[in-house]
Amino acid sequence: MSESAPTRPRITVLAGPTAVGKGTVSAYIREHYPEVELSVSATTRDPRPGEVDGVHYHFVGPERFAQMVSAGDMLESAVVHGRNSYGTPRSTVLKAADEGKYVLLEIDLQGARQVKESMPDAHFVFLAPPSWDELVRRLVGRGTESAEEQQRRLETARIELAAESEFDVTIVNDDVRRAAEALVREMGVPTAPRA
Ligand SMILES: Nc1ncnc2c1ncn2[C@@H]1O[C@H](COP(=O)(O)OP(=O)(O)OP(=O)(O)O)[C@@H](O)[C@H]1O
Ligand SMILES: Nc1nc2c(ncn2[C@@H]2O[C@H](COP(=O)(O)O)[C@@H](O)[C@H]2O)c(=O)[nH]1
Repeated sequence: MSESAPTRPRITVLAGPTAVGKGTVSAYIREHYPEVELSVSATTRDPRPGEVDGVHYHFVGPERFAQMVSAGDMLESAVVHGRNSYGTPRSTVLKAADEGKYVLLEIDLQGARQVKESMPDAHFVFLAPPSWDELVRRLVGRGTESAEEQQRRLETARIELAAESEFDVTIVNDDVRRAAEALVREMGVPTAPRA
C-alpha cells in the first residue's frame, strides 16, 4: 500500500467573544510555538498600553485602511463592535500558507464567515468562556475599555456566542495553557509534552 501524501497545514481561524482570551492564548502560542505564523491584522483602533505596531496589530488610520480594502489587500475585513475596522492582510497569510507554515488568524465572527466563503477548507475554532459571568469578569478586569465600550462589546458577545455551532470545534478557555495546547493540536502542529 502506498504511503498517504503528507497533508499541508490548513489555515486556522480562531474566533470567540470579547475578552474570552483569544489574544492571551495567541500570545502563549507566539511564545511557545514560533513555527506558528500569527497573522498580524490591520486596525483603525488606537494601541493599548504595551501593544506594539507590527507585532500585535498594524495600527493605521481610516484612510489607509480604506485604501487597503479597495486595493484588494485584505483577505477579510469588518467593523467590529460597531466602532473600529479590522482586517487580515492577504499577502502575508497566503505567502506563509504557500510556504507550508501553520497559519493562525485571530479574528471576529464576521471575518470568520468571510474566510469560510473564500477558504472553506480552513479550520474554524471557537474559543468559549467557562461561563458568561467569567467573561464579564475578564472584560472588566482587563480594564482597557470604558463602561460604554464594555457594554457594546458584551452585546456583540451575545451574538458571537450564539454562532458557536458554525465552527468546526470549540475549545473552552478555562486555563490558558490547556486551551493553547488544545489549539495547537487542532492546528496539527507537532507537539511534545512540556514541563
Ligand atoms: N484562561 C484564563 N483565565 C483567566 N483569565 C484569563 C484567561 N484567559 C485570558 N484571561 C484574561 O482575560 C482578559 C481578556 O483576555 P484577552 O485580552 O486575551 O481576550 P480577547 O479574547 O483577545 O479579547 P478581545 O476580543 O476583546 O480583544 C485578560 O485580562 C486576560 O489576562
Ligand atoms: N474581522 C476581523 N476581526 C479582527 C481582526 N483582528 C482582530 N479582530 C477582532 O476584533 C475584535 C476586537 O479586538 P481588540 O483587539 O480591539 O480587542 C476581536 O474579536 C478580534 O478577534 C481582523 O483582522 N479581522
